Amino acid sequence: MDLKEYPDSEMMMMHLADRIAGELENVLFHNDRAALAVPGGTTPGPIFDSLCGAGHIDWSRVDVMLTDERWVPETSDRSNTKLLRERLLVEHAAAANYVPLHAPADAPEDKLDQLAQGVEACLPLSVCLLGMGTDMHTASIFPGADQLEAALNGDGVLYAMRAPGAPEPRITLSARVLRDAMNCHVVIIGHEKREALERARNLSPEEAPIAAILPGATVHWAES
Ligand SMILES: O=C1O[C@H](COP(=O)(O)O)[C@@H](O)[C@H](O)[C@H]1O
Repeated sequence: MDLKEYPDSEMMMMHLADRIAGELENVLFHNDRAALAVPGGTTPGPIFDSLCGAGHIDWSRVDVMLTDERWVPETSDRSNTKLLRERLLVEHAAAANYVPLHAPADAPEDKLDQLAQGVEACLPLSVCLLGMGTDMHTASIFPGADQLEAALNGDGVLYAMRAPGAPEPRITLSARVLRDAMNCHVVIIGHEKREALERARNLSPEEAPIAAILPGATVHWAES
């Protein structure tokens, strides 16, 4: 694991947006298309605000998807898709191809195959940005989840997930897809998450799902 520490989160967010933009540009220099996966939740908004204005990227050749989604309507404040649409898929990045991880249906299982086909067509990910919860989940791969074993070790690209720590059903990219990304970053803020990260380094992926990703990832941390 590569760990980068920053004086504050503002600096970290700007650095990460620049780094992701550079990695996308590099992939687009050598390939027709690039694929970017990003988390939802409370952390990545400022990265999106900066990245969406990167006019030097040919966004029309970029596929953008979430790492995971909560199975709620897109109008819900808990919808990661809502966050993505409002803060990343705007300005220059509005030209990107959005690859959905949600569609109107009662349960994620109803749309799993259809959504997985869209994801599969974009793999491998060129850049994967991940968040982490204090319970050491990443994407929506939660400790104690019903599909934990499959999401960690299965061949699939997408799994439906229910977990004690998650108030609604989820859908998540698998550990295989996250690990296969050409560039993988984890962004965390604060002491609680830093302590969780240190604990995860000595735990199994079943106990701490983030541990499945850490060996190939760069972790970016700021205290506040
Ligand atoms: O529920 C989720 O949680 C994680 C961490 O979120 P944060 O609010 O603590 O930053 C996030 O990475 C994931 O995409 C999201 O669905």
